[in-house]
Amino acid sequence: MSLLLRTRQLSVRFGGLCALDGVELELGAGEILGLIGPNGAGKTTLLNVLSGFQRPTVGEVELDGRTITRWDAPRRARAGISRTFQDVRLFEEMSVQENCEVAVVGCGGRRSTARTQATQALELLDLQGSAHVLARDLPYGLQRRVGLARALCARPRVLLLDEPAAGLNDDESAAMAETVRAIHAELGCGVVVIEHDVRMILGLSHRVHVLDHGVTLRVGSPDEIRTDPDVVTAYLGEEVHA
Ligand SMILES: Nc1ncnc2c1ncn2[C@@H]1O[C@H](COP(=O)(O)OP(=O)(O)OP(=O)(O)O)[C@@H](O)[C@H]1O
Repeated sequence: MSLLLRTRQLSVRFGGLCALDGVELELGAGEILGLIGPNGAGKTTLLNVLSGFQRPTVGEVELDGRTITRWDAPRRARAGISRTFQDVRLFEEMSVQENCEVAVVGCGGRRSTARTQATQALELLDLQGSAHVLARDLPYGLQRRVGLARALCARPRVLLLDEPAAGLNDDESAAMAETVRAIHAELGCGVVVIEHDVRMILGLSHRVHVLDHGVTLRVGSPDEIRTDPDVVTAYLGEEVHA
């Protein structure tokens, strides 16, 4: 497995609070990496550092072996790192299509390219029928799909997903897992996905990275993670069966 993205001894402090402490995350090319842990473990902070929304206090981020720690978010997006947000953050007064085109233009793409890539992303997520609907008029489940479509428009090499199934019901969560699989198959990108739905994340991921209180508790295959005594104690509560 060739390494696509990695962190070295990453720490983030907010005043006296250590949100991340010496975290070494590795994402292989074409890998789906699950990122799990209890509330406040540092998962979103880590995604923020990877996407350039948060500067680390200490440590480095590397893409293809190149240090990108000081690159801002737009530069990382141009280099192929795309993300979604836990709270979606669409432009509510824009149509679904426009929300997607903005992502490409914002990365320096031409309008014609933006139109083509937005249309393709909407097709991939089965959202063509909603292309001209204003984002604010969509039900919540579809808004989450648009957030994902927007992240795909720039054809990322690294896709960072912050709780894509948050607030979805069981059927919608299962559909979201299928969608992430389909995106991965289509684009072949590396994916880091934060998710509290343990069954979903263990079924979806090739490997799982477990954070607890800002430190790495364990990294392993889904089978190793679901039965690991420390992970069960800190997070799962009980062994999770496939
Ligand atoms: N901008 C900030 N300023 C101060 N403290 C912060 C900031 N962002 C996060 N924190 C704190 O850092 C810790 C890690 O937060 P983070 O949101 O990364 O956890 P998380 O694992 O994503 O949690 P959750 O599962 O609840 O989303 C928490 O104690 C949080 O309150």
